[in-house]
Amino acid sequence: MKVIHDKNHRGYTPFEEEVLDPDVQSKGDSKEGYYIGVSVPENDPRAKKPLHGPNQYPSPDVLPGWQETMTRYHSELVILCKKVSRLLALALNLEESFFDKPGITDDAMATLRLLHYSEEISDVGRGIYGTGAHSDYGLLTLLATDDVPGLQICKDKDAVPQVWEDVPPMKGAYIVNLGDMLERWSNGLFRSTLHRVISRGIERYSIPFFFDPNFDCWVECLPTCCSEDNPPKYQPLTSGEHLVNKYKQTHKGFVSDKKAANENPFEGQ
Ligand SMILES: O=C(O)CCC(=O)C(=O)O
Ligand SMILES: [Fe+2]
Repeated sequence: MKVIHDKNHRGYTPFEEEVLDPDVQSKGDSKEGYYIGVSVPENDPRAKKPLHGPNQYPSPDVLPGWQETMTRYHSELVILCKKVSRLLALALNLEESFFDKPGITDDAMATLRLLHYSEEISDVGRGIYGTGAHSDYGLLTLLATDDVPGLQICKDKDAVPQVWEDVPPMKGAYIVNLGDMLERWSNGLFRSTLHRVISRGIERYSIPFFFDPNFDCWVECLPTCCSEDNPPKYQPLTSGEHLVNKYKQTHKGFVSDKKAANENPFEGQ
């Protein structure tokens, strides 16, 4: 297949290529997907960084206008996520533009993913999931779904046993999930949403949009979220480091070393 996911992690990922909860799942997620990120030309110095590069698109003869539609949708979602990030900043007693500042989301790793779930019925007892339990990695995710149920959230990640609640599809609305980096920035005041997909035997489509900070952005406890009585709970890390680690843990075909990926492309996956 010509648009199989490449060294920049753009393009098609086959069924079961991703395993979002590897400790629990007996096989990969019963979904296939297509990654579209920020388009970085090969001759741009940023293209040397993991996860940066041009997008892959099927030929316009096969899907006329698709690239234009996806590019436009991606740009509109960046604008919308920036608006939501201003509300998050205000809620954290920061200046409204905090997350918009240079170095934070001016070169955001904003990724659209088109997902298609098969008819395989999930079976928690046997470790079979549409999407294994996880929280998203970045600042926030806007999730559009069709009208097939399946998404579940767990409001208290630390509860034993965990309690899972259905999130019913709502026409015309996005589901907003907060990500791990916002949890770290806010010292746990905002929790990243633990979620999973339980498939009930009906095909399902969803489109998450992951709005993740610049690759080199340091994510460390905000001054407004810690005090002497409430010291930072998490080690600082960079956005890129967190994303690369997560992709390594969950994508069978992900190679973080681009040179190695060039020598050993993901043939046959
Ligand atoms: O398909 C869904 O509703 C959720 C997908 C998801 O959680 C993800 O891709 O991170
Ligand atoms: Fe997710």
